Amino acid sequence: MEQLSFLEMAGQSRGLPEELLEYRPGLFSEAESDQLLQNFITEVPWKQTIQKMYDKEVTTPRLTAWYGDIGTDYSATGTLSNPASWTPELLMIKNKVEPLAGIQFNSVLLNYYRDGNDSVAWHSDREKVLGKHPIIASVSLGQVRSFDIRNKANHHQKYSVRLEHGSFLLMKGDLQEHGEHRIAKSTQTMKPRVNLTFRVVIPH
Ligand SMILES: O=C(O)CCC(=O)C(=O)O
Ligand SMILES: [Fe+2]
Repeated sequence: MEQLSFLEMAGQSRGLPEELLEYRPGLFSEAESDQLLQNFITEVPWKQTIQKMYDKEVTTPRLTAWYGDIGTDYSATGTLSNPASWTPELLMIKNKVEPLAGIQFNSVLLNYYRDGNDSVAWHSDREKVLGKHPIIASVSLGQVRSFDIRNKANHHQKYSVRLEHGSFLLMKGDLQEHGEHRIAKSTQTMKPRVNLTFRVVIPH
């Protein structure tokens, strides 16, 4: 049934499948968003990590950082470790997105796309520690980038959402099970962008 809903929605509508994605521009004002962006760019201890892709080791084409409750960082392969502690800015954003998501988050992954060369490849956020149908709240600051979504089983069923400065996007339902998403590289000049994805990490 759930898989059908993805297929049906994708086939019928050129808009966003509401069961899977909710987009809300202007969650933060322009001034507030500018301030948050500057704060994160300068204050966050950004790292560039090495990822295993098939047999190759590749450097992640963006910078990342984890914050949250004890034991909720699952970026190190196989184990949950301790992320950095919540900052006042992150707690303020967390408090604002939780009522919209209808749940409380215990972790946030920050991504820093420095320019058009930075990206995240097609993937779904389906780690075991996120549970079967994770609810992920995404806040975007800075450069508008195109967030592409496609059906894993049929790559022609594809959507794009422009994630604006200060916007909110909720990913839910079976999106991670049957869909995948990316931020593609761009040959156009791109200013910096910071994205925050709030997650619920369930320790096993
Ligand atoms: O930058 C974005 O908007 C998406 C990031 C993402 O997909 C992720 O962190 O899993
Ligand atoms: Fe993702």
